[in-house]
Amino acid sequence: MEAKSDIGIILMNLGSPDSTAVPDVKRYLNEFLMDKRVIDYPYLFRLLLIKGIIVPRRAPKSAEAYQSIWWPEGSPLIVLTKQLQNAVTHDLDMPVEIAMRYGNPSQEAAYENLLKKNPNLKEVVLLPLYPHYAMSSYETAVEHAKSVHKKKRYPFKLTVVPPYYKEPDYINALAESMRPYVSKDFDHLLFSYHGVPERHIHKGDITGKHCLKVADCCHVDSPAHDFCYRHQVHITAELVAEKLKIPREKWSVSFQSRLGREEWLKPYTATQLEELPKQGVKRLLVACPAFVSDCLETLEEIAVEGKHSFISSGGDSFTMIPCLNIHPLWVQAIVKWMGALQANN
Ligand SMILES: C=CC1=C(C)c2cc3[nH]c(cc4nc(cc5[nH]c(cc1n2)c(C)c5CCC(=O)O)C(CCC(=O)O)=C4C)c(C)c3C=C
Ligand SMILES: [Fe+2]
Ligand SMILES: [Fe+2]
Repeated sequence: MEAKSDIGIILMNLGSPDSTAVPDVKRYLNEFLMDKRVIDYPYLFRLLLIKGIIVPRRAPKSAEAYQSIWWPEGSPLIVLTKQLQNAVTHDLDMPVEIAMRYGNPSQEAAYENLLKKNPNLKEVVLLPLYPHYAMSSYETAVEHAKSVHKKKRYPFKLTVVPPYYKEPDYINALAESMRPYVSKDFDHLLFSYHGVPERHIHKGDITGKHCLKVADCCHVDSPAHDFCYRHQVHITAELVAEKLKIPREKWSVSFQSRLGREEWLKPYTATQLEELPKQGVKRLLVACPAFVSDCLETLEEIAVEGKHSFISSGGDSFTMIPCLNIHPLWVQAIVKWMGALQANN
């Protein structure tokens, strides 16, 4: 049935290579890592570093990792984003498309598909599938969507959903998706977030004097928090732990997926997985709320590599809690947010 709404929705995620073949992985990594908001070095230096050194070295290893998690229908991240699209479409009388920041389906294809579904479209609402603001995730996705919208002079207005890291509906969905896991016995819950270079945190500090400069900066009020990934991920973890009534000493935050030699946000997940068994943690739960959909970084880096590291360091059991994916409360939250936008129009 053709949707009647004047509003269209785009669920925007990071993206994956088109296949696990090395040339496709190379093309994807080149596009991803040449993004000036991901690797923010001067253009010529970035070009030499990415195309000359990092991608040729990384692509074969990355392709192997992708092969180990690929599903018959394709990349888990893309398949899960499409499943979310279907679930949201089912409950909402609005056309819903998906777009990837890198690779396919592109932002332009998403806009065109929405226009095909409704040539009189008045507004497109972009929901970045990143709950937290980071220059290398939320910001680049939004800026890309805006620039395609402007370049193609589309007739509809573009509205962007702000980071929802502390929105009650999001926190409730995340906490309830984790509840079955924390209801069983465990020693420790690790919130492992995708890391970013500390330099990105300094760069995003609009006050120039708060983030990683003031003692306990994430808990001292500041306008910097609106753009601070570190602050936002800590708040998500605190709100979820509070909702699930997990005592403070039974959970912690760490950062994964470091690339290169720069200092990234600490503590590193890789270090924590080796240290926790030495501190008596034998049964570990790991949640990865930087990702809305399971992906390479959860299914391989955490569920396979991370588990191996924890167990071989003396841990007994390691459980990765799935991302929100298509959890009914998450679908319900999106439907509620989008429905409210429609009602206000
Ligand atoms: C400088 C490098 C990187 C930064 C900064 C970065 C930030 C960042 N990334 C995500 C989400 C995802 N990243 C994923 C894969 C991935 N990330 C990087 C590098 C940086 N990310 C690389 C090189 C890769 C590719 C895989 C690899 O070779 O390791 C993914 C998974 C994609 C998939 O297809 O499954 C996601 C999702 C966030 C949220 C973020 C900043 C907060
Ligand atoms: Fe990443
Ligand atoms: Fe901060």
